[in-house]
Amino acid sequence: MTVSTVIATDGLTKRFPRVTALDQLTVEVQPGVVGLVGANGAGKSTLIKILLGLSPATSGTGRVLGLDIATEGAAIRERVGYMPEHDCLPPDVSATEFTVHVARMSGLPPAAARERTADILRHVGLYEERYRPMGGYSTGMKQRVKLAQALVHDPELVLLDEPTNGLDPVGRDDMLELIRRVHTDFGISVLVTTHLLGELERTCDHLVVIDGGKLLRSSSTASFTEATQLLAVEVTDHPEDALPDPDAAVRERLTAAGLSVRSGGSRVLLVEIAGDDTYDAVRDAVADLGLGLVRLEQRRHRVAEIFGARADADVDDTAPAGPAPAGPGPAFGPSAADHAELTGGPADAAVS
Ligand SMILES: Nc1ncnc2c1ncn2[C@@H]1O[C@H](COP(=O)(O)OP(=O)(O)OP(=O)(O)O)[C@@H](O)[C@H]1O
Repeated sequence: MTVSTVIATDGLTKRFPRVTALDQLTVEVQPGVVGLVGANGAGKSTLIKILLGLSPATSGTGRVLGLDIATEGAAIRERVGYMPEHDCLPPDVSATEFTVHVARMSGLPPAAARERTADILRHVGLYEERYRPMGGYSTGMKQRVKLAQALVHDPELVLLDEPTNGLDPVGRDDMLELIRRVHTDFGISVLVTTHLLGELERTCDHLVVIDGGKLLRSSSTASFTEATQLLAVEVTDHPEDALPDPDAAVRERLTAAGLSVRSGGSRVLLVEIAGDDTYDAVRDAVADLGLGLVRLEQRRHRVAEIFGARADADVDDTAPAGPAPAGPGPAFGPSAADHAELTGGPADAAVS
């Protein structure tokens, strides 16, 4: 454990009468934006409650900002902000009243509490609405208030439990951007949980993946998404419609040139990179056939793959999947794009 380690657990275990929610979890979190990824029931919320000193561990130890979770819970909560997963906002008070109240409970004097509330609500993007009762807020607005109250006492670390829950794709992206800025603008470290595969790839520096209360993997996001040895190739139709199946024609040419080619989903061919001249071979084949290139890019691994996602499922345009190693953990539906859920079910209907 280094001096700057924000969270460190050692053999942390939490047993409920009928389930072991955390099982010998040993993990370290450094400053930055860290994602805690796991299916529903993986133990994410349990871990957060234990880290806040709100629930005792059955065995094992942990420190948050150097403080002991077993004996220094109150000191931890002074320095850590918490955004709970579930709706917890009183419907008949405004965001301003609520956030001022939380700030006062955290020990801020009245004037400072009001000033800080105004700043933080502006930062999360709530303006005139902040004086309206929260019962009439959209889910996105409620999530923003929950984030604001976690930040109002200027913590060193915030624990955000499923902050994108219930949001549409645009709302999710906005929230993730906001979370990133919590760290870049204020220097606050963030631990953010999600059950959606791949959601945090662009937001977090580091990912901790848990399954059934056990640590599956803890490493930098970059190491999850390193480059594969596959080129994704997508070509245009022939301008005069001279080729009924341009993809098949390209595939045939490349195979004849000794390259290994397979389908990567809708209109995408995956070509194994045999060397630098693979790029030239693709370019020449496409040009010889009178086609244009829509895309020629090296694929990157996806976080989804560690859960054994289908290799060349219907990937999205921005971040296609490479080959999937056989891995532990739940399998999930055929659309292994950014928002596939870690539930064994299909991708989140709202965002697929
Ligand atoms: N107070 C409790 N009593 C008994 N079992 C519990 C309690 N709290 C959590 N559990 C169980 O512990 C396991 C882990 O739950 P936890 O809420 O930590 O998971 P999670 O990863 O946060 O998932 P979710 O996002 O669905 O809440 C689950 O099987 C859950 O049913």
